Amino acid sequence: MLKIKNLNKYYGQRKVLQNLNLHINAGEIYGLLGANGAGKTTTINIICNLLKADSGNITINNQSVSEATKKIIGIAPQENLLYKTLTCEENLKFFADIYGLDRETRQKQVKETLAAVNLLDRAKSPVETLSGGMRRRLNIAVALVHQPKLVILDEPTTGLDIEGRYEIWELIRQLKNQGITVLLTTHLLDEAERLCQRIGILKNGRILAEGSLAELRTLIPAQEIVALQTTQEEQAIARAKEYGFTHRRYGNELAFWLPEHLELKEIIARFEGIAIDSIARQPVRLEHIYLEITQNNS
Ligand SMILES: Nc1ncnc2c1ncn2[C@@H]1O[C@H](COP(=O)(O)OP(=O)(O)OP(=O)(O)O)[C@@H](O)[C@H]1O
Repeated sequence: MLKIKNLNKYYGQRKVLQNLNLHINAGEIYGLLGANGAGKTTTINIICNLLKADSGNITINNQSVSEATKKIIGIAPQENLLYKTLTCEENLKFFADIYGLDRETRQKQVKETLAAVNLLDRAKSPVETLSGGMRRRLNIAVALVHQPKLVILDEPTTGLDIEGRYEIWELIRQLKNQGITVLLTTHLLDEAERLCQRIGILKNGRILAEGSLAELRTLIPAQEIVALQTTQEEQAIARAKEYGFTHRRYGNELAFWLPEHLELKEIIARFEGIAIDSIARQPVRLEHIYLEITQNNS
């Protein structure tokens, strides 16, 4: 659906995209992960033909990026793109006009899109009377009103409470069920883990790793991770080394990578003689993979 090859972009002397490569399959939710300043918005703006790359190639459904491909893309930017004094319906009509929808299609699409984002009962409400979560859903509706094949959601849940996030996640899943391809940027690793079929990890304008969660998991040689709380950390680390367990700190939590599955009592036996306050096993999560990849590649 979307293929990016060797994309480079400079702002002045500064190279912000460096031979960036990624591909998104039709019908999948692809998560583009990266810290602030990694180059996510720059990449999106180039995909949407709002910004020119210095070199490289992008195709969308085998067509080079152009004014024509703009029509098959819908974008919901980080900052809501809404007119606060206009109603939900008026906002959508305005954007439907920009996309050149005829009157009949416009009427149908405005109604159906409001229903899709669960705002039909607020059609006549001005945006300024909506909650943050509703505004965010309306912002996504703007991206959907012209029935795009690829929807780009730039940090769609940032700043929302947990219920607002759940509503947006449900909406994103519905888009996938309708066969729409979704490019999602996020800082939230649990969001990517729950929603995305494939993930790209971006740092300093380069994709460091790309694949499904199962594929990315193979980048860490661990079957599971054990977090340990102990007052005898040095002894625990030395003991773990004897058993071939790599140690890491996640925040201030001490953790060990287990190269093979072990029963809890077997793990506890490995640390015999060391005072353990608590021990918790967890699967290898995207958070662990992300930290490993981004911290080892500067
Ligand atoms: N118009 C511009 N002129 C100069 N530098 C820019 C411009 N826009 C972005 N940059 C720089 O390019 C780099 C990539 O920015 P970009 O906005 O693409 O990152 P991002 O991953 O989207 O970050 P965030 O998550 O904070 O939105 C950053 O270092 C940023 O400061």
